[in-house]
Amino acid sequence: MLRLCNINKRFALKDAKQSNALCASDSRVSGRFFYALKDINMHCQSGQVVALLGANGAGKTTLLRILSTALKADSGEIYIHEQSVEENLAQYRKSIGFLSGSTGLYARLTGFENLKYFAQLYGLQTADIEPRIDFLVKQLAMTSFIHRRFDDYSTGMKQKVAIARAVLHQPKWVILDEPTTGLDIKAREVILSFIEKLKQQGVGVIFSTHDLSEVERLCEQVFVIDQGQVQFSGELQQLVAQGNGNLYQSVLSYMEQSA
Ligand SMILES: Nc1ncnc2c1ncn2[C@@H]1O[C@H](COP(=O)(O)OP(=O)(O)OP(=O)(O)O)[C@@H](O)[C@H]1O
Repeated sequence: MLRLCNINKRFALKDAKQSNALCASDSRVSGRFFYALKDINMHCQSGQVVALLGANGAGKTTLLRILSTALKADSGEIYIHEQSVEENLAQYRKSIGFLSGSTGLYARLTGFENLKYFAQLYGLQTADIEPRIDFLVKQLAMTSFIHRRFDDYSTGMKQKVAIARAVLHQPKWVILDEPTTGLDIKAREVILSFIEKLKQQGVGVIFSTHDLSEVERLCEQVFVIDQGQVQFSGELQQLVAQGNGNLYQSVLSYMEQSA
């Protein structure tokens, strides 16, 4: 179980001008700060697929970055199996994989070389590296391009390699920030069925998306976040029932609560 308790995050605004400009449109601005996340509480069951929904700017990426430890919360705690992440940081980082918006992969290397480099960085045994990469190349349908240079790749190809990198070390939790945004239907299908395979292997997946069909297909648990606050947390079926069978209407109603 992954548990977030009272997570808060604020960003310092650059100057009074930025503060005044934002102040008019966003109630999250106070003084020289933008309060991006307020008292976030989440429970995620191991092995489940969890969706994070919310409007643009709701705070999803900020929350996923905190979960991945790329960003530090101002206050609050994350627990994995009731152990504080803060006190077991190295162990926690081994147990998670994170796909962020920027790939962080090397343009001049091939996809294969990138994966080999990161596998070494993650400390995989030399003998295990190529079989693991081969396995992921097949699962993510990358055979036709994996030995080409990364800077020649399409968006979908880059995203597949970035996802493979995030799971090279076989983490127990995978955190994916909008894994299918901007992808064609074929690449999207490969990634969605890869998430299903992760689930079959008992890997927990937490991902953000704007596509409710992905949520209906993959998720057990859903969090709707609006203006930095959790408006709904619970099972997908519960959310669907609240909209009388219409997930879209239900999510929309939670996104409008703080409008
Ligand atoms: N470093 C920062 N400094 C100031 N404000 C920030 C910073 N990072 C994020 N924000 C603000 O925090 C809010 C939440 O951003 P975040 O990227 O988490 O939203 P999101 O829900 O992922 O949106 P989207 O769906 O568009 O990706 C936004 O209003 C954003 O401008």
